[in-house]
Amino acid sequence: MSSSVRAVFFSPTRTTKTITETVANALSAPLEAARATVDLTLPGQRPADVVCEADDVLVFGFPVYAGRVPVLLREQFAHLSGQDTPAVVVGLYGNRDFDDALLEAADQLAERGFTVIAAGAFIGEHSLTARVGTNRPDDADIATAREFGRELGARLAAGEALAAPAIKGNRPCKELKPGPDVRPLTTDDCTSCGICVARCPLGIIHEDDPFLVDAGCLHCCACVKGCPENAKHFSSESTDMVITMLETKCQERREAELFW
Ligand SMILES: Cc1cc2nc3c(=O)[nH]c(=O)nc-3n(C[C@H](O)[C@H](O)[C@H](O)COP(=O)(O)O)c2cc1C
Repeated sequence: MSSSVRAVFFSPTRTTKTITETVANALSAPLEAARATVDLTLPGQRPADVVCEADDVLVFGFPVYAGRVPVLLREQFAHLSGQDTPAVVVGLYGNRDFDDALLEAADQLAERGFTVIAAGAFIGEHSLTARVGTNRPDDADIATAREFGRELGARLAAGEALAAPAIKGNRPCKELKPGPDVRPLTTDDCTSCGICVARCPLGIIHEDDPFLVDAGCLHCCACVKGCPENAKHFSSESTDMVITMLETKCQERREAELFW
């Protein structure tokens, strides 16, 4: 029996949270294991270290950014450690592609002492445009995630030796060039309610003046989607180009891909 199934995730607009917790909950049932959650999204909530024991199971969830693990999260791998702890990788992507992200996360977890037993690429509404992957994950995605977790839990409970999955992706991962310094813009509809300040994973929106945003923005859209007045948005040559590409080329519904 596992002592604990631990969902550890980064999820600015919460689609990753939904799927990661669904997988972890379903996985814990056949194991009759306790459930624990570590949400790495907000700076004030990130624990110094997440130490997993051999009889834990880690479900690690992240959004795919530019076909990779988000830069901010890559730094977090150093704070994770396992002892041959079984791990499941869960990547959420916005109906374009997940490219090398799942494999990258699996390799990083292996380096930190985890034995990756499975990986799943799921679809979430694209953070940059609600016209792509609209309202996903939906009921069908949740059912797939639940079945994925339940089956993994059943295999672990039966003591099956789980072979290393052949996860799609390239080694080395596709190279990322640093993008332009684009920050969210704020309209006069802003009431300075502070929601965007509280939701920013980098803590770069000024509390005393939410129009001011420091450098380093991930474009995660937690501020855009969380604003009750729709006062935050992105508008730049680069983001407009990406949004047009997504809305014209990424409309066809993609389905979850599971590797196990
Ligand atoms: C900066 C950035 C880059 C992204 N890159 C990709 C990508 O390469 N492929 C894709 O399909 N979706 C991409 N997305 C969409 C997210 O992966 C997707 O919206 C995800 O569901 C967000 O997870 P969250 O709700 O947990 O924040 C990107 C989103 C952002 C903000």
